[in-house]
Amino acid sequence: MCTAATYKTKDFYFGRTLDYEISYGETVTVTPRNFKLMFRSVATMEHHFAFIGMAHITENYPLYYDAVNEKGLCIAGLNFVENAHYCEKEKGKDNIAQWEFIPWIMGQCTTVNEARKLLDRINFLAEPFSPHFPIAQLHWIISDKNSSITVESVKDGIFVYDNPVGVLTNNPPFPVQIFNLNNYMGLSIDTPKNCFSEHLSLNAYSRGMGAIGLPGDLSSMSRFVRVAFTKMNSLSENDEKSSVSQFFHILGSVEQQRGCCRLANEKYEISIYTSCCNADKGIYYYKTYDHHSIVGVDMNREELNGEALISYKLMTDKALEMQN
Ligand SMILES: C[C@H](CCC(=O)NCCS(=O)(=O)O)[C@H]1CC[C@H]2[C@@H]3[C@H](O)C[C@@H]4C[C@H](O)CC[C@]4(C)[C@H]3C[C@H](O)[C@]12C
Repeated sequence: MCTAATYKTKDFYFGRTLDYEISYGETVTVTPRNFKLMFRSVATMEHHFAFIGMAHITENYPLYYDAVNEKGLCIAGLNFVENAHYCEKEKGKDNIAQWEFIPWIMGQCTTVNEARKLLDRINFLAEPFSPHFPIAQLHWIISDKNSSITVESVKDGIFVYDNPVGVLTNNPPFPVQIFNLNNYMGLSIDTPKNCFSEHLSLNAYSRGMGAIGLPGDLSSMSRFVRVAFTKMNSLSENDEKSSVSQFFHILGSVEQQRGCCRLANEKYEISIYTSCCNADKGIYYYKTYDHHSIVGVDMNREELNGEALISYKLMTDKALEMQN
């Protein structure tokens, strides 16, 4: 399971949890402006916007999971298993493989609206990067500081949905997730009043009772509701440290602890990493499962006119800070 969310204070923030049972060996990766971005069926981008994100690098190609570019446009790919559908090559379309999609958007779009225009002529190709990799079945959230969209390529075609919540999880398709929020409109951050019956004297005996009914499990639909409620009601100071701290608390509401989601072969799904990008400043912050302090990589401290990928291995040590 995975969850992505946006958050706005003085700056715009975007991030995700990467929940899975194995790691592909991802690194925080900066693709500078002059790195040759090759595509299988469309022309190479010799020069493009720089971007930073999480990627698995193989054969000197960045296979991105999520990213933000120097214009503040953000994107994340999340599992959409058994619903995602990719196609054969089609004439007159931009034929883009699923693993090319993030560089394709990051390299040339400055806003969600520009991404929408490219999406009008895209065809997602069912082509693996190489025989060593499966074709990931994903859907995507694309966001800038003003809006978000969700992109789903399914059997019936490509659907681009407005995403007014700024949240994405996994199955089912996005319209169902959004509709499901109707079921929770009675939830509140305030102490509830007795609407049950005027003939009963009911007592708000605990704080937090306004949100009783907020689903607490790890399923994708439940995480969607929980992170939406947390994000929509989130409050923090405007400064960087407060905003980033609050952002990690938002995604903390849907974090996966080892042991709670068992898969086949005694494997467990966990939140391998959680990220938070300051999209205005090009800073990629992250935590890993055992490394709880926040680590940042600032794209603007790198040579963005370079030609080679820059990558930072994730910090994973189990650090404890002693006070005495
Ligand atoms: C597994 C990741 C998604 C996590 C997620 O959504 N979990 C939910 C599980 S579930 O649905 O609820 O069961 C996805 C997100 C991005 C994916 C990676 C990126 O797409 C980049 C390449 C693409 C290649 O085709 C496969 C390897 C890969 C390196 C992908 C591996 C894996 O599929 C990743 C890491």
